[in-house]
Amino acid sequence: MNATSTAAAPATATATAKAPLVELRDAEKRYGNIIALRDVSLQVASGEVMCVLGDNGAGKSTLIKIIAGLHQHTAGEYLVEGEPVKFNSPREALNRGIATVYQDLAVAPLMPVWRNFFLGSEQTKGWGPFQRLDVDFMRKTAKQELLDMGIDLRDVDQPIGTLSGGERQCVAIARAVYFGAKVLILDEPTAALGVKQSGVVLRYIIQARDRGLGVIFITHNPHHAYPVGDRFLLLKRGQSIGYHEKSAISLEELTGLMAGGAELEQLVHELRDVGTSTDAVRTIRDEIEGDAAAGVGRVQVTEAVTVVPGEYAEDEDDDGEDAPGRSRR
Ligand SMILES: Nc1ncnc2c1ncn2[C@@H]1O[C@H](COP(=O)(O)OP(=O)(O)OP(=O)(O)O)[C@@H](O)[C@H]1O
Repeated sequence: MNATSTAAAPATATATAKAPLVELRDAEKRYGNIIALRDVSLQVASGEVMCVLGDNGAGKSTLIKIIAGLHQHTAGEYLVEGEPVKFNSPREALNRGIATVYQDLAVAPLMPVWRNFFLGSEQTKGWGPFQRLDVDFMRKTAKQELLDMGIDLRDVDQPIGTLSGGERQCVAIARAVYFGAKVLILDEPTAALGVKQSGVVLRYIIQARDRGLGVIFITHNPHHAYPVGDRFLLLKRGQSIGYHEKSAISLEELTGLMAGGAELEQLVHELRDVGTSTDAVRTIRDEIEGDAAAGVGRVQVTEAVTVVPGEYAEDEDDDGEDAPGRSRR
């Protein structure tokens, strides 16, 4: 597998009859003199998960901001369903069906789940002075939509702050699906979660994909990306260092690229040059490679979560959050 040989060829990656939902061609973003993103290409079609991997400062946020309409690219092309676009605001992107779920979800923690589900898009009934919130409709719809995504909340009146981080992410995903998103951008949805909660979120990514959405999944964890991704774009210092179909790369190779195999070699040489003993160098190398191979958290995408008001889940949770009313089935 040669990372660089595939890096420049995403346009031929998948021959879809229809234009991709979202496509970047050699996109560049400059902030004054700083080039945050250079010659980056990707595409995502309906029913596909495109994973964007990269460490801190790789350009992931910049990429999201361009696609989500927060910033405009300074060179290259951005196409939505084959049409070149330059969005002036996230609202314009949303109007084209591009929804972003940010890591720090904008929720009102003390408000009920159903209220958060409809936040900013509240349904009303009646006319003129008799107009009021259609609470029944919003409650029932939120419950049903969450159920359809596999989140069984007995009580959608519970404050959203009582759900776990993973469940809140899932509510945000279900909400975007309900409001007609065609493309879902997920900004490191598993970054702050433990293994089990990450598994729950990955399951919803698969569900969104199976419903025909195109998903752009931003992560720095190859062990989260690999089980759900159809394609992988690796970013480093604002540039693509690889663009791979799943069939063309193994988890180990993806992990190796993320761990920066070449950089590890460089580090080993540097340590030797400054007189570090061979044993110490070997220990350091083993530790780094061991960490990469172990991953930050291997995930089994099998878990279902039921939320029961008033109950506390046993201490199964590894994300450090107390989540009242949760039990597993
Ligand atoms: N508004 C800005 N002005 C100047 N430079 C910026 C701006 N936004 C980002 N950058 C620079 O662009 C580069 C890419 O940043 P970006 O935030 O996109 O990376 P990232 O992969 O999202 O990193 P992280 O995971 O740490 O958030 C960085 O070097 C950053 O300092």
